[in-house]
Amino acid sequence: MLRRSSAAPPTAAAAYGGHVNDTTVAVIVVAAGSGTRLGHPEPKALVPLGDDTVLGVALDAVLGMREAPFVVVVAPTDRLEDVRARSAARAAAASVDLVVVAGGSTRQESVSRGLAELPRAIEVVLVHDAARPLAPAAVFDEVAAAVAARGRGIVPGLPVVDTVKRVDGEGHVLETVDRSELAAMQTPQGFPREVLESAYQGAGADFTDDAALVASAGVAVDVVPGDARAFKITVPSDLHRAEHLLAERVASAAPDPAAHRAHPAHAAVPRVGTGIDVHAFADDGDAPLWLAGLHWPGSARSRGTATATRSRTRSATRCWPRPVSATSAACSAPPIRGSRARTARSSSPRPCGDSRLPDGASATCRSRSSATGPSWRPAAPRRRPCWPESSARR
Ligand SMILES: Nc1ccn([C@@H]2O[C@H](COP(=O)(O)OP(=O)(O)OP(=O)(O)O)[C@@H](O)[C@H]2O)c(=O)n1
Ligand SMILES: C[C@](O)(CO)[C@H](O)COP(=O)(O)O
Repeated sequence: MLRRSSAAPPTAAAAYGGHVNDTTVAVIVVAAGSGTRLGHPEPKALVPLGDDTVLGVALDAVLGMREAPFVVVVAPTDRLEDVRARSAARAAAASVDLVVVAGGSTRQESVSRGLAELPRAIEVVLVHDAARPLAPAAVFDEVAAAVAARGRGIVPGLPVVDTVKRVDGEGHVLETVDRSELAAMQTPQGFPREVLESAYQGAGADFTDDAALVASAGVAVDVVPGDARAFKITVPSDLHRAEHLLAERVASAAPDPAAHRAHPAHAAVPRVGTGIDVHAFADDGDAPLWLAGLHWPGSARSRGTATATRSRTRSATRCWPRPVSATSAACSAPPIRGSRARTARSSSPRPCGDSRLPDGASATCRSRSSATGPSWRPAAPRRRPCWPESSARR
């Protein structure tokens, strides 16, 4: 990685109260587009995504880079203060210098405005679409490292998987294109700073990506493997896909008790617990005993019908969450050792919906045993899963 050797001069960053970190890498996040094809009332970057916005999720990846970069967010002109307010705390928490500037009427113009904000010390510039919020931080790291190592433009790309045809304005197929030489371009696209700046200064046309603009200046650009998650949110189905992937990512992330309290719907954490269901014995000693859905030969029936006992056991047995580990748990059947001696132990069960479960979640034990299953040996309690209701509903 290229490193800066002297202190950075004052730049626009200072205008936002920031300080320039000892970094030579900048990421320009272009977020000033309106998202016409998405058709949402908000500009695309400010459209909600998960508990955040499209831009917020994109920034999380940038702020997750191995080396903290200098960040320029290019925002819709009429939402500058909003974007500044949303980004400031996030950047401060990551100890990253971040500035927000107004975009232009084309993507190219927006990138150009972002370039104007770079501190002198920056040597490698990555340009990223906010509209690709799920591009992993690792892609940013790889692109930045490749630019520094090769000293040329680096673009992440994916092979084209469909057959591609050239079609005329009337819908007539003209030819099938050899896709072995085609790749779909993503962002972040990275360049040595002087290459990108001089290409932008000399740009004679409008290009859809920075690689095309740089190539038009006669500078070579290399492709590195892209990432399917770096797809661009363009139309509504892309947004649904992003929502789905983000929810999966949140659900599979390492459990964080604080996060689970904040987002109980995502708290798919099995719990360990012990359930106790206490019944008095019936007076008619000849009736068979069914308890916990199991037949107890030689024991007298408990008060209430067998069905009632089974259904209570299945649907209402409370369990004690005993979180031996945050990720695995089961609810064991009650060790009613004294039941055969007709002494039912009493206890004060603590329901699962206590402070150790996510807010709003309570738990029930669901028996996987059948009512006609083998007699249960009290000495070897069966283990049954115990699910927080919020996750069982998902
Ligand atoms: N004047 C513009 C146009 C686009 N972009 C940004 O460039 C990226 C790629 O653009 P695209 O997905 O095409 O976004 P929009 O122009 O917003 O979409 P549309 O063409 O559907 O209006 C987006 O992150 C977008 O915010 C920008 O900063 N300034
Ligand atoms: C830069 C880009 O994301 C690369 O694929 C793309 O060219 C910009 O989006 P557009 O929708 O093609 O304008």
